[in-house]
Amino acid sequence: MTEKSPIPVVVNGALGQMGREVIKAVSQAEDMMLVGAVDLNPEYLGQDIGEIIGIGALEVPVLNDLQSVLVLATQEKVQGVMVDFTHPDSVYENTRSAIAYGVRPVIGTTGLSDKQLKDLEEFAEKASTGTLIIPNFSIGIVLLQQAAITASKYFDHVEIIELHHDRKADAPSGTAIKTAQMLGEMGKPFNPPKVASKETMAGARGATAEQNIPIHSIRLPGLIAHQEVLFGSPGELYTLRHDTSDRSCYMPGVLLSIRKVTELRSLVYGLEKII
Ligand SMILES: NC(=O)C1=CN([C@@H]2O[C@H](COP(=O)(O)OP(=O)(O)OC[C@H]3O[C@@H](n4cnc5c(N)ncnc54)[C@H](OP(=O)(O)O)[C@@H]3O)[C@@H](O)[C@H]2O)C=CC1
Ligand SMILES: O=C(O)C1=N[C@H](C(=O)O)C[C@H](O)C1
Repeated sequence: MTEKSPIPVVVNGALGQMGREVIKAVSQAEDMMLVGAVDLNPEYLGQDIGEIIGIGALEVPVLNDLQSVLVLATQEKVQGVMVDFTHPDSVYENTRSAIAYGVRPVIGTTGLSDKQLKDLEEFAEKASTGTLIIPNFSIGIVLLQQAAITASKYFDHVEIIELHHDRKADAPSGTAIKTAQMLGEMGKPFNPPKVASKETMAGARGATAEQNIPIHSIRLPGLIAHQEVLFGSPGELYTLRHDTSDRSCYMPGVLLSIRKVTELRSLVYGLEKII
């Protein structure tokens, strides 16, 4: 029996909170091979990513030029994968670059606009390159979203509260946007008004997503990532809540995505579509 070659993986944003976890997880996965670590911090340029994060040498230096690292990922027997946990301002271009080089993107970075998502979908389709855009890699969020879809059949009133650490660059969270989109796909308008009301301070009622669903964003030190979906009807409140206590919770979803993206030929948006 011939052994399958490991999947070459590039991690973009390798020095970040998520990037570091992904480096650990990928370097421990027997069917994967870390071939590149990209980040912008000049302090660590050229240093071994394994040594920087305290897991021992991996013989992979931190580089700041994504394009040249993507080329490395095309030199192996098997098509490479780029995992991106960078910043909302760069994720669109990073994803396009990976597709252009024939490296399959697994995107965790949030903040892509609807238009950018659509452009990437078309670009991936034309290039026949499997691409995964996953606003949340945790199994708990997939389960919460499924429970919310079930509840939305019976409740007409719903609001979303998302709570994150104060270093988060985008609001609302990608998870809250996706959750609202999934509820919106039920095709019914939520929250029919009971009285005429106005905001005496702009933003008091949050942002308005699909089908009139409000999203409220909290940013505080001490938080990691949390989401509540509250359903109300006369005399009862049904609350769904997910809490993250450690970023390792995302790693089973990240590894699954790296494996699954190699089987795809187009863009898929959301972990629920591949588990
Ligand atoms: N899908 C999911 O399940 C999850 C998604 N996320 C998302 O992932 C993203 C990253 O989160 P997190 O790890 O906490 O953020 P961090 O700020 O901790 O890490 C981001 C890293 O990327 C670097 N970086 C920024 N721009 C670039 C670029 N153009 N090229 C290469 N590296 C770059 C940053 O460098 P520097 O600091 O020098 O700017 C930093 O080291 C966010 O959008 C977040 O919302 C987070 C958790 C889970
Ligand atoms: O920035 C974070 O931390 C997270 N971002 C993602 C999002 O915007 O939904 C996923 C998770 O909430 C953690």
